Amino acid sequence: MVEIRGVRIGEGTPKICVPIVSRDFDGIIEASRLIARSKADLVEWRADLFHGYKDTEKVMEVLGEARKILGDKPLIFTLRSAQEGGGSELNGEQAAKLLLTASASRSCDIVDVEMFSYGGMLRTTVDDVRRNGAGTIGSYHDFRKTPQKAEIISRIKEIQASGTDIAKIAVMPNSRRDVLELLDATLTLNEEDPDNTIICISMSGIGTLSRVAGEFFGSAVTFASIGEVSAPGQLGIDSLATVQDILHSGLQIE
Ligand SMILES: O=C1C[C@@](O)(C(=O)O)C[C@@H](O)[C@@H]1O
Repeated sequence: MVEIRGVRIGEGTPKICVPIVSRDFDGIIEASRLIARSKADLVEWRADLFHGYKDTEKVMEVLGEARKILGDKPLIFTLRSAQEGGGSELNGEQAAKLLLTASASRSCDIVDVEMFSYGGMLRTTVDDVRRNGAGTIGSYHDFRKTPQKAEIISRIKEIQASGTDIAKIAVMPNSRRDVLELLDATLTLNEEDPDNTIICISMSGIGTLSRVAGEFFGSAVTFASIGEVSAPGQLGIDSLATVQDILHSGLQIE
């Protein structure tokens, strides 16, 4: 369990995180206002989708404004690389610098660190981000396929070994069995250690099950949209919350 601004991630129903995916300043402000009023537990700013992501000063200005609007909702700063399905074409050194600047700004609570891109070079930033006072999500994405269960487990363990607060994996299923593979890996990790704060996502339509049933298998956060999605398969926040609530009440049945 990881607690940020009173939100207990890894306890009870999975927390709902809504990403801000707008390209420009006005869109980001508008999205922040909508999310601030929503039932989102967490917010992710996908800075890589902002057209000014290469300009650190602009990025910090936007981050500061979003922070003010979001009040007490925990804010995740994400710079998703093109290699892992995002919009950032910065090199590893530039990406590390931006993550550190964001973490030092005190405007975000958590920084998403891609653990395997740029030859794993961002791993060395995890401690520096922590020293700057922010939490870390170590992440890995595969937009083409779902690795075998053993590989999913070893990737999550490798991320955890780097000392991140939360480990996340999002992969693409090419069959319904791939969805089961991801859920099976999630459950095994949860059984090994129920205190494992992990996020495991199977993307696209057939992966939707993984986005609503985290409480059954041990995934702590689920991503939902208000308007535009940031990855295939995300449900609207209201539908997601309704299904999660139904499944949660099912779990209470003796
Ligand atoms: O890593 C993730 C998970 C995600 O890719 C998803 O599938 O919901 C959405 C991204 O915005 C986020 O950074």
